[in-house]
Amino acid sequence: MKTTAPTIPTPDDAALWHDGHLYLADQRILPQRAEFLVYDQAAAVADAIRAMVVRGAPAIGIAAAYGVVLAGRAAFTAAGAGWKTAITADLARLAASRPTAVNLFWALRRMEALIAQLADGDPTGALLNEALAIHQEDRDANRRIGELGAALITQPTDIITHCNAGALATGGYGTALGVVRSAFAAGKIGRVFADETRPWLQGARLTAWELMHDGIPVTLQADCAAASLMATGTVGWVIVGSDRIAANGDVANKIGTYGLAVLARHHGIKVMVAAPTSTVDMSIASGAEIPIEERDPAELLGCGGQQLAPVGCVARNPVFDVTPAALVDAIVTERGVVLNPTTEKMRGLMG
Ligand SMILES: CSC[C@@H](O)[C@@H](O)C(=O)COP(=O)(O)O
Repeated sequence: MKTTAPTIPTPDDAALWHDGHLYLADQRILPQRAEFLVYDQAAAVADAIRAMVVRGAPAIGIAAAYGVVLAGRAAFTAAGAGWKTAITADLARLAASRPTAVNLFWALRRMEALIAQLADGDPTGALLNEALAIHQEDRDANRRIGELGAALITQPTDIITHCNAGALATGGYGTALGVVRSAFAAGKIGRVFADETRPWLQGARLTAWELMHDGIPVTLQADCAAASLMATGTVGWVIVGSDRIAANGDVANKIGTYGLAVLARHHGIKVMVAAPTSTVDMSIASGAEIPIEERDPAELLGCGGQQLAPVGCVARNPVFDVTPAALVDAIVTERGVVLNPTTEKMRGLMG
């Protein structure tokens, strides 16, 4: 459903709760148009996550948490004291929306833990308080990640980022772009090179928009231009977010991150992964266990609704890859920094 939004979305408004409804900035049409879509049903929120109206691991989790609020309200309206049974189909729909970002399942588990504690009365208020807390905690985590990540950058440098790990992808401020924002404020960033991030173009459309909004110098480049830029020697760090970090420090992130990390190692450039601890999945030993989403090949075969490849061309469209921990110099979370990650160090971080 499309509606008049409470305000025009800014980068910090990927998701917001207003007047009993969930508003999502439609990331499929940014930056050409900044519009909210409004949601009052959990099934529609699940569809929005799948269709990438909202995307980015923490933002997906936050949207799902608000989706549970909508589900609880509808279940209580329909079934009264039987709402805990009535809500289960919506919980399953939300969980099935996208497979890779563990923040989705983390947020749903947190909402389900609350549901288990609630009595039979109207759950809407309690569920909303929990969703708002998840949202606010993510904003706070990103500020801390920004400070800790910026402190790792010892001298002014250019950086490369991939995909969009900014305010739009989170509760606000961003993870990788949170580090960029904090480091830029401290005078440590010369220029941000944003990979366009084929095929969905998160870098071209979203990262460029966010950084230009903040007045941070950004240059867009084709994904395949990263190697030649690295060879010039001006880039000190690759800074990215993550969708899931395994117990050994292997990192799933947007397709192309692995290649960037290989290139960075060749050129003596450091790789920083900025992510909240809600992205860490200690239940899996390594990145080999991370489910990698494959999306519709149509995303690759054309652009902007126009077919580019020959009709009938076969294409593969895995949208994430796994960077081995050995290629990661630092994982930056709100709880602290893990340098050269190993299982032991990740256990030390997560407790
Ligand atoms: C802070 S967001 C980190 C990741 O979720 C981000 O880098 C990414 O890969 C997003 O993928 P997307 O497919 O756009 O949801």
